[in-house]
Amino acid sequence: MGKISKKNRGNPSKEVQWSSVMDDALVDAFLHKVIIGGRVNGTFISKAYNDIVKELVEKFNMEINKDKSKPIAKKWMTTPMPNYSKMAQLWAKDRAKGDHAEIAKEKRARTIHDPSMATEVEDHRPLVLVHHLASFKLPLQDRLIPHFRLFDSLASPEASSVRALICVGPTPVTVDTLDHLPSLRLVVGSSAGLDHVDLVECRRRGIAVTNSGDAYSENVADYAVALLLDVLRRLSAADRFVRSGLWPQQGEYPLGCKLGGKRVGIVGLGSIGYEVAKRLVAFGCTVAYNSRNKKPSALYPYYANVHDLAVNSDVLIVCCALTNETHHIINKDVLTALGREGVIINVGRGALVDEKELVQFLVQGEIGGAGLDVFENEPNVPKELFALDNVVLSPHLAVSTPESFEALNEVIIANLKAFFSNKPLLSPFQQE
Ligand SMILES: O=CC(=O)O
Repeated sequence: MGKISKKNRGNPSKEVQWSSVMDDALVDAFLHKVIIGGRVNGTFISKAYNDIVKELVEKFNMEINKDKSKPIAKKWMTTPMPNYSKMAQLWAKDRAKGDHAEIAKEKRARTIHDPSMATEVEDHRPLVLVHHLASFKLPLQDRLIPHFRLFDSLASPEASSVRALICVGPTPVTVDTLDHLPSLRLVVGSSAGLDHVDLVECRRRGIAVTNSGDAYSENVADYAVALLLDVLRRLSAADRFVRSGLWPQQGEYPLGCKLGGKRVGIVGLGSIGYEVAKRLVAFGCTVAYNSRNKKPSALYPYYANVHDLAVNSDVLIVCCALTNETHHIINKDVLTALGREGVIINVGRGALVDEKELVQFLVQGEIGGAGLDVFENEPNVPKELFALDNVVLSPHLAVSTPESFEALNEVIIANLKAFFSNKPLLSPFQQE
C-alpha cells in the first residue's frame, strides 16, 4: 500500500490509499496510454483495463461515465488530461519513497513524452515502431512498454526519426517500408525465417536485422519430430479411425513404421536443425545434413546437395531459410531420389517444397508420406491432401507455445537494449 495526495478537483486535502490489488504493469499501461498519452489505441479495452479505470476513478473522486452501456475508455479519451498526468507523477513519487524504489525508478524512465505535457513529464524510453499486418499481433507486446515507447504506424510523425522496428510475424519489410523510415538502423524480426524482409536492401542501407534466435528452436524441433512420428505411426489417422466408429467394424488398423533406425536427412542445420538432430539421435536414427556450408562443429555426415542427401535418406526434414537459392529446393528430382517409402517433413516454409510436385507424388503413391506445417499459399492447403491418411497437416503452428513467446519476448528486448546501448546484437540473422 502506498499513499498519494489527491490534489485535483473534489476534495483537495484528502489523502487516499493506493490499492496494491492492481497489477503494476497494467497501471503503467494505463498511465501511459490514457493519462499521459491521452489516447487509447485499443489494446487495453478489456475487463482488466476497465477495472483499473474504475479503481482510479474511485480513488481520485473523478468523474465517471455513469452510462454502463458505454465503454469507460470512450469517456476518458475525451477527458482533459493534465490532472491525470500530475497524478501519475505523484504516484511514481510515492512509490519511490517505499520499498518499491526500483519500480518507481523504472517508472520514471517509462514516462511517455507527449508535447502537450512537455513541462510535466519526461520520457527516456527509446522509440520503436511495431510494424505489423492487421492479422498479426506481437505476443506479449505490453511487456515492452516499460522499456520502449511504441507506435505502430508508418504514417505517424515519429516514423521519420525512429531507429528500430519490430517486424511482427510475416509482415513484409520492403523498399517501400524502408523509404518511410529514413533513420532506421535495426529490424528486429519476431520470426525465425525472414523471407518477408528485404535483406539485400537492409544490408545496402546499413540496417542490421535480427530474428527470433533460439527462442523457437526447441519447439519447432519437437513439432518436426511429432509430425514425423505421426506420419510413420499414423497417429492422427488412427485417431480418426476410432472417432469415426470404424474400429468395431473393420478391426485391425494398418501397421505403422518404427522411427528408430531411420536415416534422416536434415535440410538446414541451423539452431532448429541441430535440435531436430539431437532428438532423432536419441530415438536411434542416423542423421546426415545439407546446408549452405559444412559446419565444422557438426559430427553428422554432410551432403553438399539435397539430391545426394535424399538418395541416402528415408526421411527429409526441411528446416532451412527460404531464399532465392532454397526456393523449391525439394523438387521432382529430390522427391524421386527419396523414393516410394520416403517421408518429407516441412517445418520451414511452404515454398521450400515444390508443392504441386509433392501433391502429385503423394496422390500417385510415389512417396511414402508427408508431415506439413507450412504451405506455399497459406492458409490455403491443396485439397487433394485432405483424403490422404499418410499426410499430416498442420496450420503453421510449430513455433507457437506460450514458452516460445516468453523466450521471444526476451530475445526482442535483449536485441533492442543492445542496439540502443551500442552493444553487439543477441541474434543477428544468419542464413543456414
Ligand atoms: O514460421 C515461423 C517463423 O519463422 O518463426
